[in-house]
Amino acid sequence: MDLFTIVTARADYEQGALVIIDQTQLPGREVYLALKTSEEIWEAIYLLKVRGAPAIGVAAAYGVAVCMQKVAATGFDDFYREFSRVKDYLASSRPTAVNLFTALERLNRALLKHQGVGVEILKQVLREEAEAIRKEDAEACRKIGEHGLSLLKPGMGLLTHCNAGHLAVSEYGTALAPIYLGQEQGFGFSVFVDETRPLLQGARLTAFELQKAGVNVTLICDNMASSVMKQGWVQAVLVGCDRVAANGDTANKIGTSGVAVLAKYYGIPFYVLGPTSTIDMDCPTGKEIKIEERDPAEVTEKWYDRRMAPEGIHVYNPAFDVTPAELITAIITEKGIAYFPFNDTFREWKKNK
Ligand SMILES: CSC[C@H]1O[C@H](OP(=O)(O)O)[C@H](O)[C@@H]1O
Repeated sequence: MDLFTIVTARADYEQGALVIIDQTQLPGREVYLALKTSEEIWEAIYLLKVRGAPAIGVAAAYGVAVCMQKVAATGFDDFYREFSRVKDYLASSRPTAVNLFTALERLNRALLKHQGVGVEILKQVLREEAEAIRKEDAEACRKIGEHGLSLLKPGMGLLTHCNAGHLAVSEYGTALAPIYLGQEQGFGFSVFVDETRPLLQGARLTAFELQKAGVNVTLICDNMASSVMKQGWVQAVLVGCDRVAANGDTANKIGTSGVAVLAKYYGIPFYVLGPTSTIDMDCPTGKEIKIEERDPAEVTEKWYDRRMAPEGIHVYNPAFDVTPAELITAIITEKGIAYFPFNDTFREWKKNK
């Protein structure tokens, strides 16, 4: 199957389901799931069956629209009551990626603008707004690829952490978008991929994506990034983002801030790529970003047929960390490239939404 024919999330209103590829089965099995209840959708987001900030937002928007098609409401008030219940429930699945909340809020605002219409129109409003969210994300990712590629040169060695590719968005990717565009234009990048413990999004998903796309890819353990940089094999680091604070502090997969420190030490540009929808102007700095903590079993026994740590060992398993703005060379979005200090550019971008 061609990489770009994989669909991360879509709404199938005929069968009343949010359809996703189950990313926990990749790379071995390409399995699609039809999720018909808000509980199934919540669990799919929490277990990272669908994941990546923009993909979570698109999946949640489609999920709410699908669930609300089945509601036998008599008027706006009880339709909106059920909508609010489903929206708030899905919002409780994961706390860090801002796109989950901005997508759900867009649906909320769309409904509130249509209080005087019938229930069938309200259902259509949700379908249309969810589709608009997906379409805007796909368009943003291509532009991110173009802006990102303008900073790269043919033959460069690149390093990336986690998965911010086609599987993390609706189409194409963010951090991987310039790599795909470069592949189309013969840039001949060589890409080092951090496996990204504990859930191995790099090994399982980014390596899978880049190999399928015919990119020269090398998988490394997270603790090898310094050695690879020291040998001069990396000329730029590209990573995604889950929430960017107003000052540019960026929450991304755990381990990202360590890569940024290494990049600074070795004098390698460190680029964050993502849609402006991931910039949260209500979050002044990284200190205000809520970092998801996950099940310790992901650290002690997720990938093994036996425990790799003593019973009862205390485990700290944050899913994200925050890279301080001063370690970031540039933040690349569909609206262009921002350099430190980021605040004014962000205000401009978010003003002309
Ligand atoms: C394009 S956003 C990708 C972003 O999301 C990942 O987190 P998770 O796999 O837990 O959803 C990771 O932080 C990626 O950089």
